[in-house]
Amino acid sequence: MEAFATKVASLAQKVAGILAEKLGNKSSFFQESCLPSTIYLRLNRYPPCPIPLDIYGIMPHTDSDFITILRQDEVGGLQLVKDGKWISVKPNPDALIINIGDLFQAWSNGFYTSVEHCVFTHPTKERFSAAYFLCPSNETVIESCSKPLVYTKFSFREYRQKVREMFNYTVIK
Ligand SMILES: O=C(O)CCC(=O)C(=O)O
Ligand SMILES: [Fe+2]
Repeated sequence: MEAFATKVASLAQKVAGILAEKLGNKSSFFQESCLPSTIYLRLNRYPPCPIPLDIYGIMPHTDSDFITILRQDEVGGLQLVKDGKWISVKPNPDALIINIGDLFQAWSNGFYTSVEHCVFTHPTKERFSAAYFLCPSNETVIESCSKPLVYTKFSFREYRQKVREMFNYTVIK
């Protein structure tokens, strides 16, 4: 996990920078607000599920970050919404998947869209994935980089709180 984090950290910054530049914004915002102490890493394990129905390993959701870099194994099961339709992402352990998260959608004033995705379990195989979430500190204020504003500004703490309320879970921290 540590090696994965080290490798993708600079990639995440580079991608965020390129996406910001495309908006005409050469902001050092991501370097200043997303530090090694504020990013998140998650190792996901999906046990096999032999029930003969499609069972979610992760329910449909969007990520509450700027961008997510994901590595999946060869089992498959990841789906995402493209042009209003759910499509399967071909599993390729040699490739990284980069998803836009909610914060980038707000920061870009809706220019980029946070991607809805989910994972279905496999009937016989265990699946693993590793996810790197480019997140700022809780105090960071997310303000759209262009006008007229589609979103009012908010702090990451406020946003996380809202997401927690929506999914009705608590985090011990
Ligand atoms: O396991 C995957 O491919 C996706 C994981 C995911 O969406 C997440 O951890 O937020
Ligand atoms: Fe996700």
